Amino acid sequence: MTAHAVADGRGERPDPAGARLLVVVAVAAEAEAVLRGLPGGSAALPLPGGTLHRALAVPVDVLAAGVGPAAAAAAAATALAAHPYALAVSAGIAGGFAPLAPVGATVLADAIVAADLGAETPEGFADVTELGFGTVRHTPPPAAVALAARALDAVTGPVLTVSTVTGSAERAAALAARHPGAVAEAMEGFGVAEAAARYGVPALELRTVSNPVGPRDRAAWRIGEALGALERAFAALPVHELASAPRID
Ligand SMILES: O=C(O)c1cccc(C(=O)CC[C@H]2O[C@@H](n3cnc4c(=O)[nH]cnc43)[C@H](O)[C@@H]2O)c1
Repeated sequence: MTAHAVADGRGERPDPAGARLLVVVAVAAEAEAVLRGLPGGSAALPLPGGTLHRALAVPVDVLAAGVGPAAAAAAAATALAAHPYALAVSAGIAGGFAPLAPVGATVLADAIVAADLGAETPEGFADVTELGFGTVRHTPPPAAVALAARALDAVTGPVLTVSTVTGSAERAAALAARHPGAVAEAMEGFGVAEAAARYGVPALELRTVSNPVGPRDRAAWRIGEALGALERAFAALPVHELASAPRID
């Protein structure tokens, strides 16, 4: 199959340039949950260092990138270099900030924030923008967030990208104080958004909550529940509208 074509059982038909969603997850179990939520099966397309799963009935490609912002950015960039996309979506399970996002909740980022990219100073944490570098925030298209949040009955708010999973009440409180309204933390969103920005592609982050952000308690994880919610979220996501009207603000 050529890079920009879709098999539909009658041979190949052109894939309108850019009119697809790139969904970047961390691990295979998340990719499988997303694909279970989409109709029509998928075809595997090789990418450098990975495999893109192209849904056959809807305009969605799914890529398992690995854990963390660097893996997410690198993998997203390989897909964005190889295929045209209308929208990139960082998706998967996450920690939820209580009481806004309990276990099982679906959250959509209205800001994708690198929460631990910076330096410790005598006055406390300073993010890289305060040090004079780069950015720590990407803003998803508000109309796309609103459209998806309505369809999914999702909680919206900042979703934090961290390289170290929060494991204490103190750290959870510090993050919540620094990022008022934060609904979740995960480890890939900022990486996907950084890669997408370089290709002029807007980004969303869609997460389902597997655990509370706070003291480490593996017994409290509800990964199966969060993967089920992820599957239902992709079954309900208005992918055609999001793919064909990406700049709907
Ligand atoms: O060992 C632990 O205590 C621990 C706690 C939370 C998450 C992990 C992971 O290794 C999962 C990383 C994976 O899942 C996403 N995720 C899920 N929950 C969280 C969280 O509370 N904070 C950050 N990331 C989370 C993340 O996006 C990764 O893909 C281990």
